[in-house]
Amino acid sequence: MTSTTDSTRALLLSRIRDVPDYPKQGVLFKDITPLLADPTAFAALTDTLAELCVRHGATKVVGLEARGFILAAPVAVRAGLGFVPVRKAGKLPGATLGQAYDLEYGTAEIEIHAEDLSGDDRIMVIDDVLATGGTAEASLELIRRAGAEVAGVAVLMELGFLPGRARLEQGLRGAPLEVLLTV
Ligand SMILES: O=P(O)(O)OC[C@H]1O[C@H](OP(=O)(O)OP(=O)(O)O)[C@H](O)[C@@H]1O
Ligand SMILES: Nc1ncnc2[nH]cnc12
Repeated sequence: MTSTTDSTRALLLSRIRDVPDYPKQGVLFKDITPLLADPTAFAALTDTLAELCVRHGATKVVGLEARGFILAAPVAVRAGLGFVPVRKAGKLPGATLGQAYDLEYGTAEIEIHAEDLSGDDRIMVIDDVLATGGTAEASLELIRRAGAEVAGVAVLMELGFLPGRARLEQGLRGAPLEVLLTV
């Protein structure tokens, strides 16, 4: 559990916009751009996530392209930790490790620079949304294949109507899943 206050949660929730049928019919898209445009809400979110990174003993923060970057980069700076990007396939110039996965509305492959993580690292993965859990699960696989330990996964929101938590549970191997909002 996080120490996020009810008022912080209410503020964050009030800045998430529901967009029905985007990007496909039947998907309820949770749009964080109103939250990002509100400096008070954005600071509350990054402060909360940074505190979780410190509490769980992370040595680096991994952000998941693309929305995860927007959150994870300021969190890493706030927590005094390095930032490591997990990118969609084909975007990183160095030697990469790759992992394919399924999304709520498609399939994708993500990659990491293997040299960005070491055996001494404990990694906190940060993203905006946990939906089916495919992206986060694939990132945990990459982190372990790169030789690092998983400190946890922290997301702004979990889509409670999808089985992301159950899917991720095995991949977490006991590491914490921190969810600020269940929507
Ligand atoms: O739990 P999952 O079903 O894997 O879905 C969650 C992921 O989906 C979204 O990213 P998306 O791939 O749409 O890319 P974006 O951040 O570039 O918009 C979101 O930002 C998460 O990374
Ligand atoms: N419903 C949704 N809203 C926002 N981001 C998502 N990523 C996967 N599913 C999503």
